[in-house]
Amino acid sequence: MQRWTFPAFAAVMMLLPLAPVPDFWITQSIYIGLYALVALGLVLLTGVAGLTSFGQAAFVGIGGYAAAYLATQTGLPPLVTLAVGVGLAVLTALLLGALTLRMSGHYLPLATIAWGLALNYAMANTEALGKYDGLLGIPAMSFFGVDLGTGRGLHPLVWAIALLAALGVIRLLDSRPGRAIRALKHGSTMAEAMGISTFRYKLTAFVLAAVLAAVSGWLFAHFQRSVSPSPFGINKGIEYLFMAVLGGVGHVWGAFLGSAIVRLVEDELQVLLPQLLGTSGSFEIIVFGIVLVVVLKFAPDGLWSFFARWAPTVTRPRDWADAAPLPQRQRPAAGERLLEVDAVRKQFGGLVAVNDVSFAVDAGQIVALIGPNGAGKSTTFNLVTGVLPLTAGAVRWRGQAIGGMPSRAIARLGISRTFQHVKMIPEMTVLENVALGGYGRTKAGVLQAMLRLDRAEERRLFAEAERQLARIGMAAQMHELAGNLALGPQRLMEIARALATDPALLLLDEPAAGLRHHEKHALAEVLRQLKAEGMSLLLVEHDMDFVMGLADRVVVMEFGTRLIEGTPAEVQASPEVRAAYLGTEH
Ligand SMILES: Nc1ncnc2c1ncn2[C@@H]1O[C@H](COP(=O)(O)OP(=O)(O)OP(=O)(O)O)[C@@H](O)[C@H]1O
Repeated sequence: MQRWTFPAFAAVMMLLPLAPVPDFWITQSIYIGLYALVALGLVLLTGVAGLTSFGQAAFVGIGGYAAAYLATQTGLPPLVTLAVGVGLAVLTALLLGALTLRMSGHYLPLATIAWGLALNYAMANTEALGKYDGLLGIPAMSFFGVDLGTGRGLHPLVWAIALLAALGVIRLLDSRPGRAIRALKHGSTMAEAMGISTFRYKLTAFVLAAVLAAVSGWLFAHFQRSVSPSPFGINKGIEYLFMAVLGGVGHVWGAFLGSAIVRLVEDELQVLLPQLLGTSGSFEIIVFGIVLVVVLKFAPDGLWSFFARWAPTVTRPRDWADAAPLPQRQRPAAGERLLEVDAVRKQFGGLVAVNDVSFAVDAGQIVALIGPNGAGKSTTFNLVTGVLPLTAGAVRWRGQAIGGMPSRAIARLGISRTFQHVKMIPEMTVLENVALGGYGRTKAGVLQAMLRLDRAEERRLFAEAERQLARIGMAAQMHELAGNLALGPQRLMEIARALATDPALLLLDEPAAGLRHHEKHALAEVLRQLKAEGMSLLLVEHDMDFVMGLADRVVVMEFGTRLIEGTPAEVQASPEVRAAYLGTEH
């Protein structure tokens, strides 16, 4: 968005109550702001992190009831009731998140329905909260003598909070923790291999969404001056999700657009439809149902995507030229035994994919793992990097047993990898994808990102990402979207990302697959250069010429077992290997 768009919009929303706008529209605008706060949480949680929640209305209820109960029963000031409401929402989100966020597929949305119903039921049946009647008589807020008891008084506060929240989310998404959250939607394997705790960031997104909902509830209670259970029920939870999806669940401004459309159209329909049909009822729900199906079919990215086309975008300025380098790990001494794979075994049910395989990698060596399709090479990679648990055997890294450690912990020890099937975030730029690799070498958290206190570190991180891209000859493509790259450059990008972790051992799964002849040459040169710098490499590769010209040692696998290990010359001379590759008897 252009520099002036946001401040101009913010100024209009702050000053709107001073304009001769009818009260009705001020009220509508307040509701849009309140809804947008909740929908914004869903953009982060559902659109960005890929976690669907139908239960956000319950968090709105927690904020609303905390404000109502404390204000009416104890007379505590609004800022204290806000702190309590948000605190309760955080605790509830942590508890529910810990219980449900490890669920995958449709279990998570089902769980959100379950706890959404349960929390709402609890609100409606608690004596102290007035049961179904709720709580009345919440005193009006006033700050520094300004009366916020009227719609016109409250409007600037609602919109200031909503717009600050939007700004916070925008900043978050363009930061170290934000990129980790953006990676969640694409599965956990790659993110974990970059040292990211995916569960922690799922929980972070969940808690942030709950906080936004609770703040909306607090404002709602002070606007209505009363609370009752119905606006916090599962219907409303579905409606919030509907707003986010309609507006564009992947866009911050989609939350605002969706909220505005739902609020304004709902109101019109509530009047119009009963008149047209000659009978009373909530017919707008049917219309919304149809609209949602049509939008999902024809504009799955939501209606904001039509506006986003015209909204100006900013590419990140290259402001990191003189940034200090990130800290580097001490290189292992040449010849040090780095990786020891000791009789590792992996069984998938009855299939023994890796059968007591042993080999080692010393510092400064390039070791290649070759073998026909299905020989167990990728599975061996997954055992070394902690993606799969070992059935038996041991993996040692510089003498330390690492079998059973989570892959993010193994990554942080200095083992980094690429994947046979490229794993990336297609909607992020090449540079951002590579910056994910530097996650473990940087520290900025959510709050620092929202307050933009992370910029110095970000510059260092991006300088490192560009350096690694330049190393593999891809600096010119750094601002392209990763998803737009051809397969070859995507593979190279993965190597740059793995290098950005500052590894001591690099595991490359078929790095030359999909590369053109001259690209393979260039890649081999890069790998030789890395070796000359003291890097150790373990690679799976099908291209024999590529391997033989590069590797110090070759391990040949067949049907899950190690067939032979030796120098490229020894392996090439082996009749067993020829038999395995050519399919002749041996
Ligand atoms: N998650 C899994 N569940 C069940 N079987 C699996 C799983 N992953 C791999 N396998 C099986 O284990 C065997 C080894 O597979 P793996 O992918 O490790 O072989 P590979 O040598 O890397 O082959 P390719 O070069 O074709 O990738 C295959 O028979 C494969 O079908």
